[in-house]
Amino acid sequence: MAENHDFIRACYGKPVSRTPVWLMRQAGRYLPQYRTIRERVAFLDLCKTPELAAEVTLQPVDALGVDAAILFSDILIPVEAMGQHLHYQPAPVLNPPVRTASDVESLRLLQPEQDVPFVLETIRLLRRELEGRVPLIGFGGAPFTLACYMVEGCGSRHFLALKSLMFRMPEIYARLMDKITDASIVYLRAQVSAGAQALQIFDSWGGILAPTDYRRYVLPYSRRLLSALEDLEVPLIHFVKGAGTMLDLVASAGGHVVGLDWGIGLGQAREILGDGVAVQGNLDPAVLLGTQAVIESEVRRILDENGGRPGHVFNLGHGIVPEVPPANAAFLVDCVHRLSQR
Ligand SMILES: Cc1c2[nH]c(c1CCC(=O)O)Cc1[nH]c(c(CCC(=O)O)c1C)Cc1[nH]c(c(CCC(=O)O)c1C)Cc1[nH]c(c(C)c1CCC(=O)O)C2
Repeated sequence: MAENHDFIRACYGKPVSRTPVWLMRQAGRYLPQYRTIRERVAFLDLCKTPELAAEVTLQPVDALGVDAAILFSDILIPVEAMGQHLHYQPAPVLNPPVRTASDVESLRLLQPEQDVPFVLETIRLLRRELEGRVPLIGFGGAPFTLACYMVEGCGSRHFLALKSLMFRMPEIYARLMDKITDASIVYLRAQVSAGAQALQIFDSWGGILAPTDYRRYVLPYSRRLLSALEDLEVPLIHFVKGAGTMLDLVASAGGHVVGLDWGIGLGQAREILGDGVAVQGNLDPAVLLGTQAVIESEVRRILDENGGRPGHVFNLGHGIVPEVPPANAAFLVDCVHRLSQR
């Protein structure tokens, strides 16, 4: 039963035998076994081949001993199914960018079984292969982060195309966000039907807005998404990168766990959030480039900041970077387990 795993218990604020840990982007280029597969398969093909996607999902579970597996895919996979052409170089590029009312109208609503069967098949395969070893996390981008990529057509420093749409043509922006939210609801519900045992919403760019703009242009959609998933009876993790000054708003969107980056101390975040919600985080991924002594003392500091309260899932504050030695990632997982043993 998934409910007995420390990861699921921690998400719900229940007592655990030791602090569970997984790492955002735990499957990826820092692992030589991932690079071996990528030498012969393009990233998108990897995402679309269930046997291979399942294999790379399991690599960090085997190599690091993390307490959860996360589906190997990308937040932009459903966007391709909505009608934008997607490729990676390796940063994602979406064509043509969404800029006008008619661009928004021509986006299709997602039909997961038909449009992204490979995602659902990967989840089914993983549940069989995991045999209950650790829970499987499904995920999606938050509506705002997806809109950032869809409107810019690629990553960006300031996301000015997105912000000009938002501030000049708010009705078109709202229509786009509504369509993305609708697609995300059916997409994430389909992941749980296929067997995902927790969901994480990635709002990688939510922190580029002023809190008042976040409240107005992002929060209503994230809230609608999270509340449409509430009846699924799986933990919902809401990670907004750069949200340190507006964690109260992030928590008000709903969900069981607030993901934290390293821009705020975990203790300070818990002061703001209170006991009603669990937290996930929040080691700076760059610490994994440091010595093992530094890694250990940072783990100790974060566990101390949490102060033994239930409802903490240890994680990085953002994705692991390709330069990290795998031995350091394994050492991190071991430290969290060893230092938090109850
Ligand atoms: C913004 C975003 C994306 N994708 C994702 C986010 C949100 C998290 C975050 O902020 O980092 C989420 C994501 N992307 C990937 C996963 C897999 C699951 C996991 O291990 O966490 C997850 C959860 C695989 C991936 N997604 C991507 C890779 C690298 C592809 C490769 O092998 O070349 C992987 C393993 C490509 C990708 N995909 C994306 C970018 C910006 C890039 C290029 C940057 C980079 O190279 O890291 C979009």
